[in-house]
Amino acid sequence: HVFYFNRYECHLHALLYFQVLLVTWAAACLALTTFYDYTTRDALTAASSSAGLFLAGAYGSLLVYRVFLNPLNRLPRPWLARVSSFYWSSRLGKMDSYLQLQAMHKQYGPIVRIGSGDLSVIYPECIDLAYGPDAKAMKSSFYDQELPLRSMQTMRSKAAHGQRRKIWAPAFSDKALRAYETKIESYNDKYVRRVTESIGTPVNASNWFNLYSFDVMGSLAFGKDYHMLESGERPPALELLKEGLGVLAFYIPTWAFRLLLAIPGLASSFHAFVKFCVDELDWRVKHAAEIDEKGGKDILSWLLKSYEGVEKPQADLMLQADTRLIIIAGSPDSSDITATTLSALFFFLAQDPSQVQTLRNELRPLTEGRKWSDVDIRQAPHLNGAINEALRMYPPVSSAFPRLTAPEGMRIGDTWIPGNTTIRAPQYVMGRDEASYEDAEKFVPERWYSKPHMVKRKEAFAPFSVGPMGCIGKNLALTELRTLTARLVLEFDVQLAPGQEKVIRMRDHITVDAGDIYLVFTKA
Ligand code: HEM
Repeated sequence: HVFYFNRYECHLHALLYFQVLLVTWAAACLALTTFYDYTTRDALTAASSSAGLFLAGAYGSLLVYRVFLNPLNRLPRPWLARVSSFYWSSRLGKMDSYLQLQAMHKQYGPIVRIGSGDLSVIYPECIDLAYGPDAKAMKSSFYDQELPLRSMQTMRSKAAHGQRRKIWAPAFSDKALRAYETKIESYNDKYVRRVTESIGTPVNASNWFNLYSFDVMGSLAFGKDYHMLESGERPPALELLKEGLGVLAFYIPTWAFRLLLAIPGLASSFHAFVKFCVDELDWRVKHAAEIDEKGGKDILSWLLKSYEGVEKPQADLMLQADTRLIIIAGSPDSSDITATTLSALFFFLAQDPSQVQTLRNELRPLTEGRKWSDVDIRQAPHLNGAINEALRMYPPVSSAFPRLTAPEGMRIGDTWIPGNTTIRAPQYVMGRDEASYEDAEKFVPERWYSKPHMVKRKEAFAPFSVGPMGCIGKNLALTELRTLTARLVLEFDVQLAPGQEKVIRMRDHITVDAGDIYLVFTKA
């Protein structure tokens, strides 16, 4: 433990360690019976007690280190958090990591230890120190969960990530976004049609936002229409994945997660999803000529440019993983990322008709009597303020992606954080912290333009993360959010359906889903 496990990252080899132990134990039994005349029973007892003593030694050393010697012990924490990171997982039975973090910060202060080597930090300066352009911290072992599958987002090396990001960048340039907007508009039309069909009756608006965001992403990623908004159904692989993703809600250590993935049958839904993405990529590559002929570039057409001359780009593991990343980033299966924000925003608007009226008054002069697009409403302050409020109060990445402090450690405020510590800056807790926002529990879009005193620490707001590994799809997501919101508030009034709770109970599985939100739309 002292010379190996406590020094190196070992999370990739848990299965191997287990196998080596098992093989050594079996070999010892065999050797004792073959060469030393042990009876089978005595050999089993001797080998098992040696293995037991070895494990007791290794785990005993680990326990002594964690309970008495770990420099993190001086930081505020529940006692059990110093013993194991499973302590944190054990609190997450309700898939509410964001609420558990909030409760712990309330009890222990702005820095709290949530596992043997894990901290949660809500000081606003942590955003720049851990995620910003000059951050020395790197992505933690969390990003190795799916190895050997590695997408741009899970690349831990800054240099390798930077290179891959250069390949992605043109797909999110202004020029590319303008082309995508035509496709987004057609799905905005479909959403408005669905609302029109059910005017005056309660609808599961969050489910529709999910279907909408996947339809958009399918079209932008593969140039393919999944017709989910029309059919109301997701492809079976996505349904399966939704079930399989439950395990992410427990934030179990990477070594344990990888062990679970290795158990045949347990990760079948994950593998079905991987296959779905590979099949879709294969389809996309085979239909490239046809899609190009129809015009209107999609995200993959940009990524595929760097594979020109490669015979079977779909066989590249990294392209397969990147394809999955696009689907996950915009789809209803795991993340509901854009959909969560739309759901939260309309949940707030439905409780306050004056908000809808303010938005309408702002948007009418910008849109009336002409064919408008995102560029016409991009600067609308109340619209942007309302979207920011939805992102602040129900951030789609609520508990934050973890980072590992550099070996030399990091100072946050007055607190010294040792090297190789995993830290996270949870947006949900930070978004509701009175130290950063006045009336933090209130939905006040004006705080982002006419009442700046209500944002005390602007740097606390980072729903898309920041720096070179921050969200590359931010502008695309904002285009979707602004244009669909504008279409809906210009045409409809909205209120909560009878019986709809006045709180969103998000389920947090790294990204969150907002659950069902029933709304009633009426003609404006
Ligand atoms: C409201 C909507 C969205 C939010 C709040 C959001 C948030 C985030 C966050 C916090 C990260 C950083 C992840 C990390 O540190 O590991 C991220 C990365 C990323 N997002 Fe988004 N995202 C949104 C929408 C989208 C959309 C629509 C796309 C389109 C494909 C997208 C594509 C990506 C990609 C590719 C990355 C990885 C970037 C990299 O590793 O360089 N996101 N997003």
